[in-house]
Amino acid sequence: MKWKKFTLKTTTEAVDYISSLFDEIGIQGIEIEDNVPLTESETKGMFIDILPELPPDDGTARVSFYLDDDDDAEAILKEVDEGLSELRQYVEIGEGTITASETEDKDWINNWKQYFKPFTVDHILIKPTWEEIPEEHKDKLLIQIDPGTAFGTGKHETTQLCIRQLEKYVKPGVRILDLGTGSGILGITALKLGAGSVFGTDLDENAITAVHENLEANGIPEEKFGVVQGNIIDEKEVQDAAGYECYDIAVANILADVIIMIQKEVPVHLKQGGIFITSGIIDMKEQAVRDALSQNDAFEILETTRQGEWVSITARKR
Ligand SMILES: C[S@@+](CC[C@H](N)C(=O)[O-])C[C@H]1O[C@@H](n2cnc3c(N)ncnc32)[C@H](O)[C@@H]1O
Repeated sequence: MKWKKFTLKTTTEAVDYISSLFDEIGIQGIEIEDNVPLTESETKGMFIDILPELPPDDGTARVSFYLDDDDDAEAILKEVDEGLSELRQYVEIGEGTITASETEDKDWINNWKQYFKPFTVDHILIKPTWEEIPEEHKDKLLIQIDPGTAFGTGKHETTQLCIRQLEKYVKPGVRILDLGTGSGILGITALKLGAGSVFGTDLDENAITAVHENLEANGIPEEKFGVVQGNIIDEKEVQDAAGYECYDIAVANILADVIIMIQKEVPVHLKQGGIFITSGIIDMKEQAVRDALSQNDAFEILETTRQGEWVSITARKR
């Protein structure tokens, strides 16, 4: 299958904002190229033998996305254009030009794999299923992931923010609701941290296959992690399948606008005192999420954590 590749020339400063914008538009699978040198801790955490030689960082970046023949490229590009005009008011987006080229399916379905290497989040080692465990990390809590075409390698800041909150709140045997489960990485991490069971939902059908494959890769029995495709915000079937007032922790790493909607539904599924971990929130939308959670009598906000431009807010059901 032929894919059209669209490449936006922008600044490194704007990359997270653009990735959030593309998410909102429904563009999946973006590719980011820049010349920002890795930090010392990134270099230590990546376990790669040879670091690529990069030209000097000039502050520019390229963000690419792919559309196939079924996508309405004209309508999507119009939405991108409008989104970029709005973003310009908050952040320096640089040139903002988009160029189009054709590519083959295999380019983007598999190319990312060469950049996905084992890495650590605190005492947790996350590694692609196809890589060896680095000798020096054999003592770490191992999570093996192949996201396939679903979201969730663990590299994204928002996933790591959620993982750190799970480390804090998961106690032996707790029940977890994993909203926007993607590859299942958060639910699987919770199980490895001692949770008793997970129920996951996602709009993306690829998430169902990815979760099953990743459970197998991690030696976790399927009955520990139920997963359904659907939207808990407004589908009674999904709400019933999840069950009511039965979760100790709900985690939703989606998007600020979705968190604002989903937080109205989450309390009916949480036990009293249950914890709601949210992320996927770009900093310029933090206040809107905070306002929504504050206006919801069911919740009290416990803490806010940050990584780069991304935010996680954790609340408790009163
Ligand atoms: C940023 S990814 C997170 C994946 C994984 N949980 C992680 O932390 O890496 C967000 C996921 O939420 C899904 N999603 C978006 N809106 C949703 C909704 N209303 N209900 C369930 N899933 C949703 C997307 O399909 C995507 O898989």
